[in-house]
Amino acid sequence: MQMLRHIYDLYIVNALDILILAFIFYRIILIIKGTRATQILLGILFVLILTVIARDVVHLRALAWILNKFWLAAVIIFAVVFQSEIRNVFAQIGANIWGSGARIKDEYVNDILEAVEILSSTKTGGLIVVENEIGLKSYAETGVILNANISKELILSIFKNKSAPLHDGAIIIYNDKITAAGCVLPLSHNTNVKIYGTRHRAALGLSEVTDAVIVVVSEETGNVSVAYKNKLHSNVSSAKLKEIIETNGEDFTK
Ligand SMILES: Nc1ncnc2c1ncn2[C@@H]1O[C@H](COP(=O)(O)OP(=O)(O)OP(=O)(O)O)[C@@H](O)[C@H]1O
Repeated sequence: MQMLRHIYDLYIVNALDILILAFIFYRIILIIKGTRATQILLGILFVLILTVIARDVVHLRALAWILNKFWLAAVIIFAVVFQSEIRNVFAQIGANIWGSGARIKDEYVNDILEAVEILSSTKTGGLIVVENEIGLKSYAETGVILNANISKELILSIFKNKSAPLHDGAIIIYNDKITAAGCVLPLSHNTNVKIYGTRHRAALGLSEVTDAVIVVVSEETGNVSVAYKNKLHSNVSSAKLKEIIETNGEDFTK
C-alpha cells in the first residue's frame, strides 16, 4: 500500500501536473497564435532577457533597477495588454464546460448554401455568422434582433437590397434561426492581413475572439471566404462550406 502511495506521490502526481500545464500552454498558444499577442509575448521575452543580462551579467545597476520596477508592475500590465486574450481563454473554458454549439438542420444548411451561391454569382457582398459554443448576444444586440426562421429568401433580401437598412453588417445564425441582422463585428488588427477590406477584417476579427464560423462573400470578386479561429480561408467551395457549417467549423481543425 505504501509502495503504491509512493509511486502515486512521486510519479503520477508529477505526470498529472506536467500534463495539465502542457494542456494549458497548448490551449493558450492555440488562442494567441497568429494574433498581436504573439508579437507582444516576443517583446516581453526580449525585456526579460535584457533584465537578466543587465542585472546578472553586465551589472548595469540603473537599467536593472528600472527593469525590476517594470516586473513589479507586470501583473497589471499583462492584465491590460492581454485583456481580450484572457477573456477568450475564459470564454472558451466556459463554452467547453457548457457543451457543444447547436447544429443547424440539413434543410437550413442548404438554404444558407444556396443563398451564398447566389450572392457569390451576383457579386453581392455578404457576411454570415454561424454561432458556435461562445454566445454572440452582445454582437447580435449591435444590430436588429429578428429571431426569424432561416430561409434563402430572407438572407437574399437582407443582402441584395442595397437600399434596405439591414444590408450593411452581418447576420447572425444560431440553431435554425437568423437571430439578428445589421450586426457590427470587431475588426481584426492583424497586420499580416493587408489585402482585405473591412468586411473581411470584421470576419477575421470575430474569429479571433469567438469560435463562430463566419462566411464572407466579396462584393468585388464574388469569392467566398470563411473565417474561423484566427484564420481566413479564401475561395471556399460550396461542398467545403457545407461540411464546415455542418460541423460548426470542426472540419478546419482536423
Ligand atoms: N465592423 C463591421 N461589422 C460588420 N460588417 C462590416 C464591418 N465593417 C464593414 N462591414 C461591412 O463591409 C462593407 C464594406 O466592405 P468593404 O468593401 O470595405 O470590405 P471588403 O472586405 O473589401 O469586401 P468586398 O470584397 O465585398 O468589397 C460594409 O458596407 C459593411 O456591410
